[in-house]
This record gives sequence, structure tokens and C-alpha cells, in this order.
Amino acid sequence: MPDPRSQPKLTICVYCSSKEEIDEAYKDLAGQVGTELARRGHALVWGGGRVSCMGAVARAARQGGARTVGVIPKALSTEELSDYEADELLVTETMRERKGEMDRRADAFLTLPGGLGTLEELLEIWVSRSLGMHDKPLVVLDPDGFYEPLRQQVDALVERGFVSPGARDAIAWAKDVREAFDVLEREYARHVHRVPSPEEVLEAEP
Ligand SMILES: CC(C)=CCNc1ncnc2c1ncn2[C@@H]1O[C@H](COP(=O)(O)O)[C@@H](O)[C@H]1O
Repeated sequence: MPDPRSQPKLTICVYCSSKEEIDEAYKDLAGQVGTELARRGHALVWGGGRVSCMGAVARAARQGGARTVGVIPKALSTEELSDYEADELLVTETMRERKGEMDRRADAFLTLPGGLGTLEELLEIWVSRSLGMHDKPLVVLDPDGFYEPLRQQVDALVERGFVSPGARDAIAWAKDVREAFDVLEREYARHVHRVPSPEEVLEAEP
């Protein structure tokens, strides 16, 4: 059990599937992520849905005592699909506004297996980090090689010069739940204690 005093308390944004049809193993994985997040004293920001992996991560996090903050666009917010048990459920006008709100509130991002929605969220936060717009930790939890084709695609883009090696390496990949949180916490500590570059210092001067 990690010593709670030595652990930074983070708000972690989790991207994951909203589809009920998927293998139950992925919903179990999302539940394990929620449980571990709570055990380590962190808070959850997620898409505010109560279906599939999205529901599983939030329920498990709450059951473990974590604060859960859902951010959902008006168009997706319905009685059956929104998680009204969330400690906070923010309903935004648009999808873009929603993502901005999730980004602002999160200290770190964890992506689980998912579909187009998850991929889009992962790519957007990955691109903005590679452009230096933020320096928050990004981890993808991939216990079974689900994302191997994506990694190969990105490797091919690096080989052909379309993606820089630095941009590729802005993501950390984890094989199990504990490793994912260990990496997020370690990267966050580095992010918080990061020494700003001389350019950043100059820019920050009035
Ligand atoms: C079944 C249904 C329409 C559920 C309600 N719909 C949703 N509610 C909230 N966030 C969503 C919803 N659909 C997609 N997302 C966003 O996209 C991701 C999941 O999309 P996907 O299932 O991987 O592609 C989630 O991380 C979530 O932030």
C-alpha cells in the first residue's frame, strides 16, 4: 500500500469505451482502474456516461471513495446514459467545450482500450502535448496489445519523417493497472518540479 502522504493527489482524466457490445474483460479493466485510482487517493474526470467502461470506471472509483467529475455535452446527456451519481456532472453546450473542460481540470490522462471517441481524445491530447501546449503526463494502458497497430502506424510515420521521435515518445505505455498509475504519478512529479527553459522564464517576465 503506497504511503498516502508521499503520493501526489491528482485529478486523472480517463478516456475509455462507451460501447456495451465489447468484451467484458475491458469493462473489468475499467473497474480495476477506478478502484486503483481511489485507492491511491486521486479524483476522476471522465466523459460522464454510465455505460460500458465509462460507467465501470466511475462506479468503482466512487465505491472506493474517489471524487468523480463527469463532463458531458448536452447532445449526449440523456436520462439513461448520463451518470447522475457523479459528485459533479457538468453539461457543456458542445463537444469541443467539453474536451476543453476535461483538459483544464485534469492533471494527467489515462487512456484505456476504446473506439473512435477514445482514439480522438487520445490523439488530441497527444498532439497538443507534442506541440508544447501542455506538459501533463499521458499514459495508455494496454494489457493485451490492443493498441499495437496504432503503435506500428506511428512508428511508420516516424520512420518517414511525418512524426518526430519526441512526439511519439510523449506517450507512456503500460501493461497493467499498477504500472499505469506508477508512471502517471512519477511523470506528474517530474512535470510539477520541471525546471522551466530560459525561453519560458523570459516569456513569463512582465
Ligand atoms: C451509448 C452512448 C451513446 C453513450 C453516451 N455517449 C457518450 N457519453 C459521454 N461520452 C462519450 C459518449 N460517447 C463517447 N464519449 C466520449 O468518447 C469516449 C468513448 O468513445 P468510444 O466508445 O471509444 O467511441 C469516452 O472517453 C467519452 O469521453
